[in-house]
Amino acid sequence: MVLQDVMDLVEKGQMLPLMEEFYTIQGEGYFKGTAAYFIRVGGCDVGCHWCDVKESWNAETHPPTAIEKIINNAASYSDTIVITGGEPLTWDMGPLTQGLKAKGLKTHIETSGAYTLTGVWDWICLSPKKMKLPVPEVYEKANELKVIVYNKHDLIFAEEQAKKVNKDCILYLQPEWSVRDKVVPMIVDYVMANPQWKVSLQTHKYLNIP
Ligand SMILES: C[S@@+](CC[C@H](N)C(=O)[O-])C[C@H]1O[C@@H](n2cnc3c(N)ncnc32)[C@H](O)[C@@H]1O
Ligand SMILES: Nc1nc2[nH]cc(C(=O)O)c2c(=O)[nH]1
Ligand code: SF4
Ligand SMILES: [Mg+2]
Repeated sequence: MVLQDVMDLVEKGQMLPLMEEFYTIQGEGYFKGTAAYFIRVGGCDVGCHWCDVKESWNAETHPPTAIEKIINNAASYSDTIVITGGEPLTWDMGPLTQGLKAKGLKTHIETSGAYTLTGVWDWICLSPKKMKLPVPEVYEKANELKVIVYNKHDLIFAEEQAKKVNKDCILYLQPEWSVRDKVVPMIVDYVMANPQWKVSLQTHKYLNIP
């Protein structure tokens, strides 16, 4: 296929820069402990200094892949598909999620919410970032809010973000991995004093799985 055709298909969400796919246990948030197939789409320009998948950022290093191929493969592993990245909302998630839904699969997204919400979702995990705040429709539709805590100020940021989500949204504080020993005690005290929040850990990292 010529380059322009590939670019047009990516533009329409019919092809996506695919970084990796893996069947694992959802490590974080509401569905932690549950088997799911992960699709990691390349491309993100939010720029979190502690991001644990910086290799995802440059979309050009990940091969444009036809969504039919991604969908058929995912369906052979699990009935729950987590789309992550990179930032999945960099791209039009409509065609991919419609294809997954047509196969009867549950669609979950991990997103910063920084861009227009596209796609059909059974579950939206919003992890807002100070550098590029979420757009209003993601606050309205988020099922869980997962704020990463790197320092004390992130607890203030978490409360600001909690004011913007819908009333049913479940609230999580997740330690930034590299400073977990320092921030976990702070999160524990905070959740006991403010029990509307729950702790989320990156349990897959403790389990040594992807
Ligand atoms: C790599 S991001 C990809 C999806 C999307 N760009 C986002 O940030 O939500 C997946 C999840 O990992 C979280 N995360 C990334 N780096 C982390 C770290 N060093 N410690 C804890 N959580 C991290 C993000 O906040 C997000 O909830
Ligand atoms: N096991 C596992 N659970 C996860 N939950 C969110 C992840 C992500 O990177 O989006 C992730 C991940 O990378 N692995
Ligand atoms: S928004 Fe997500 S993928 Fe992008 S830099 Fe931040 S944590 Fe990494
Ligand atoms: Mg991860």
